[in-house]
Parts: sequence; C-alpha cells; structure tokens
Amino acid sequence: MKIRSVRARVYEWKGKTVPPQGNFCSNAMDLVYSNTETMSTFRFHSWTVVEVETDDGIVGLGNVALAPRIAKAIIDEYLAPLVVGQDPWDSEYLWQRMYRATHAWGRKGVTMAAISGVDLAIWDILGKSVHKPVFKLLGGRTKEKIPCYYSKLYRTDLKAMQAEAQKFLDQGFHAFKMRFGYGPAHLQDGVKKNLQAVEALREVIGYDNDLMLECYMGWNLEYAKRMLPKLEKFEPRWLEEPVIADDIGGYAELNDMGIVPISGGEHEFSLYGFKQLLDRKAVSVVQYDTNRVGGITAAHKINALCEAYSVPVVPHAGQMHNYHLTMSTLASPMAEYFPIFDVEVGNELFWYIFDGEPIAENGFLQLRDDVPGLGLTLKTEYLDQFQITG
Ligand SMILES: O=C(O)[C@H](O)[C@H](O)[C@@H](O)CO
Ligand SMILES: [Mg+2]
Repeated sequence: MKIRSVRARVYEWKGKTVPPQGNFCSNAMDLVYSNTETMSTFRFHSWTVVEVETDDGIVGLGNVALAPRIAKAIIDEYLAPLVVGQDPWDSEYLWQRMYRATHAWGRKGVTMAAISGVDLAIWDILGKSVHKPVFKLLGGRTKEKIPCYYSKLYRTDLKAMQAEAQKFLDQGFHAFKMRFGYGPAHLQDGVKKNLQAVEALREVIGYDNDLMLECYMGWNLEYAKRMLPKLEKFEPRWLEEPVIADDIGGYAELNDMGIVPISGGEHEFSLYGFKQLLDRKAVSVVQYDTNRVGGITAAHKINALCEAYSVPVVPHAGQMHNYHLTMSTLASPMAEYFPIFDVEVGNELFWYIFDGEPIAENGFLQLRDDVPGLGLTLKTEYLDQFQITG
C-alpha cells in the first residue's frame, strides 16, 4: 500500500456563534493591555481537515485546530511531498521525515499541529486497512468505558453557570471543569469574583464530584502563588495552565507547593517537550492534545513516558483522536468532554464537522471494537454553514 495523495481543506465556520461574554475565560492576553476582547485570539472558528488517500482507495481523516490556514500551507508545501509515494505502515519513518525536515523552524506550534494532522490520517488508514479501531493498534481496550469530565462552565453570570452545572450533574457527570474569568489585571475584585465562582460551583456539585479549574495561561506566578492557598479549601483536582507554556519554572514552583495539583500540556509539543515537563516535575497531570502534540505517533510515546513517571494523562479536548489514546493506556484515567453547544470558543466545532464522536452517557464515553480507524466521517449536515477552501 502506498500514499497516493494528501489533501488539506480549511473549514471556516460562517454559521451562528455565541458572542463573546465578558471575562468568561482568563487567558494569556489578559496580561497585555488591549482595547480588544482578549479571548479573540483563542477562538477556533475554523479547522483544517486532512484527507490522506492510498493507492487502494482508503482515505484517512486527520484534523488540525491551531492556525488552520497556516497548517494547510505547511501540509501542502512541506509535509505532503514527504509522505506521498510512501507506505503508511512506515508511520514512525514518515513521522521522523516530517519532524526532521521541518526541524529548523518547526518543532513546536503550528508545524507540529500540521504534522499531527497528517499523522492522525495515517493512523486512521492503518486501522481501516486491518478493520480495527486505532486504539487496538496502540494496546487495545484498557477500560470497559472511558470516564469523562464535563468541560465548559465559562464564567459568566454565576446563576447561569450553576444552572448549567446542575443540568449536567443531573445527566450523570461526576467531574466538572470551570474557567476563571479574572487574573492579575483585575486586582482584588477579580480575586473575589474568582473565588465566588468556585464557591458557587461547589454549592451545586458538592464535594463528591471532581472540580477542575482552568486559567488558560491567564495568570502569572505571583498571582497564582497568592491564589493557591485561597483555592485549597475547594479541593480542586487540578489547576490548569496557571502561567504561559514557556514558564516551566513557574509551573514547577507552583506544582512543588503541593497545595493544588498543577496540570498543563495543551500548548506543549513533542516527546521532548513532555520529557522536560516531567523531568522538572512541572505538572501533576499531563494534557497534550493529540492533534497538536505530534499526532498519535507522539502521543503514544508520551503515554509511555507518563506511565514511567506515574503522571496521569488527561488529554486536552473531548475529541476522538484523544479518546483512542486514553482507551489504550492505564496512564490515562479519563477524558475531557466538550458538550454539543452553539459555536462559542470553537471547541464545539468538532461536532459540526465530524460524525462518529461518542456522546457521553452518565459521565462515560464508549469506543466500539467494530468501528475501524479513528471512527470519524465528514458530516454533511452543516456544510452550507462552512466556507471550505483547498
Ligand atoms: O482545557 C481546555 O478545554 C482548553 O483550555 C479550552 O479549550 C479553552 O478554550 C479554554 O476554555
Ligand atoms: Mg485547558
């Protein structure tokens, strides 16, 4: 079998979106004076779909969410020529070709996301060619079903956030992630509002359910050191991305305080990036995203590394490419789950592009043994609400 073609298309959402709600999620831009809405650069309203076709007609599906148009250009210009004509079963060889050929300017960020998109499609081909789901190629079923945590609760009106939490508590979720809306720039009033939001959520879910807290890189080390002792009483399972991804020393100092487990990784890339995080004891929970980190080839290696370090893996994003990694290793206890909502940040967009995603039931997800590859097909229902290029 040989790879005959690689096609990258950018799906740009033109449908209904939820307008930005003030302070719904702290983020890295909060620390930079700006008169524009800070979360704007962290919206995923377009997505690159990668289709790799073999000479016997198998089409593998991959996807890229980071900087989709740039990712497409990198795939078209650099990555496709490296894999066309090659045997998809040589997945490690193909990954090294893509990684090393772009090493001078790649390694992290959008290049690694582009490599991930091609790698996902290659693994989809492998599964389809032997009529097995990808997780069966990675070690198989380590769980009867995958526990997942409900991830949204954008910090807006507290009553609305509590009602949202109650609705999904009633649907059987046992773990919830909320976003802080405030950081250092919002002074003491922001500290108070952050703590009020956590208190409001604990009022609904109680202490028999897991609570995770997301900063999305919107704090800094000094602010996080002040906040951690105030958060301890709420017993969070983790505090996520308190500082920017490059501040590994900050992560390590916060994690070393041992007050709340620090999590991160959705903005880290490659096996080497995670070796550095683990060697520095920078995180207590690893959260790579398989469509960013280097695809299944890289994520599978990082799973093994995390197993050796006894650091759990809870991949970023509730999306199928991550579920196969969680299913195939004891190192990953659960998955994130983005529910189906109107498009807001863009985490929801996956539901509008792909069919095949499992719907959570009672806080669990199931992957089927009889669905080959990643288990995704392209949805046709919303095509008229996308502008597709490529
Ligand atoms: O962990 C997450 O789910 C991400 O950080 C979110 O995708 C981001 O949109 C912040 O809510
Ligand atoms: Mg996050």
